[in-house]
Amino acid sequence: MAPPRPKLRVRDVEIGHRSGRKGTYALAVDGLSFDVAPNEFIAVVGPSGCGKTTFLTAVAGLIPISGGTLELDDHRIDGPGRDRSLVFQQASLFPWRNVVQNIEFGLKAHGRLDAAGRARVAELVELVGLGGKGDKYPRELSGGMSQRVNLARALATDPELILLDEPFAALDAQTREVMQEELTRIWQADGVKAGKTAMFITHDVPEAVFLADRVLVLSRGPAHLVADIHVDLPRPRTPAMKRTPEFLAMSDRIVDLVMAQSQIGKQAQPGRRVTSDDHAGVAAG
Ligand SMILES: Nc1ncnc2c1ncn2[C@@H]1O[C@H](COP(=O)(O)OP(=O)(O)OP(=O)(O)O)[C@@H](O)[C@H]1O
Repeated sequence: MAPPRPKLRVRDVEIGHRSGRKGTYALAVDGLSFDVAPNEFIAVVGPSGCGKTTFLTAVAGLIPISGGTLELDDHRIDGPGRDRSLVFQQASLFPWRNVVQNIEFGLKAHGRLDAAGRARVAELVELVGLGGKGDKYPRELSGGMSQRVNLARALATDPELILLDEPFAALDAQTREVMQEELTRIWQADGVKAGKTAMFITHDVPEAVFLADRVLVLSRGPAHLVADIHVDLPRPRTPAMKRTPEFLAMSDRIVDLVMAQSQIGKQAQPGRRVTSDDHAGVAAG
């Protein structure tokens, strides 16, 4: 049987930035290749400054790629689109809109705030655990609550691909743990059911393992793929799994890979390249 058509196809992608007064061009991503299957939850980790956000921003269509192929559902990504939603570290809610109005915003902007749209928003308010708080304003919400609104807003427009850039990084450790569990619950209740696909950037390796179906490890910048690790933990994921030997071994292994990439800078060695087919290269377990 033919493999399913990838949701996202990334082939030899190259992305650069110009900076400084002379507009010096430097590559942030160079030769990045992998596929994401429909319905997969992918986590992306790598050394600080390796190019993770640059790549996510290009998938969002906010910056162009300078080489390779970036396709969503077989269509070249050449700008932002309704088929993608972004969730950033800061919730960036409209302070003058309440919870419901913030979640409605995307639907309203797309002219889709009809009875079905309102019902969907009401469903999401409950799903993200904000039942009874729909009329609260952002100033009345904690950081965790604000990120719940942000997640609901990203889900409301039913995008094909949800892009999350360290959405829990600004939260305290305890709230972060709660939000990781909440995201798996929300994902299982909503994202998986609706066949959505997610790409989640994080510095926190246990967070990546807990949430994802696959963890991609990027090299130090300019980023390419060094490992593509299948997370063979059953769903639903539970906090108790974080204490299992399998979970700890996989987290340690990924931390070692990221650390090795961080060290490479100091030793001036290139990272080993793998292709998206090299799943077995660093298989789980
Ligand atoms: N707008 C920009 N203009 C110029 N250079 C940029 C720009 N954005 C990022 N860079 C550079 O591109 C490289 C990759 O940055 P990027 O933010 O994508 O990395 P990252 O892996 O997300 O970092 P971190 O892990 O610290 O969040 C860095 O060298 C950074 O300085």
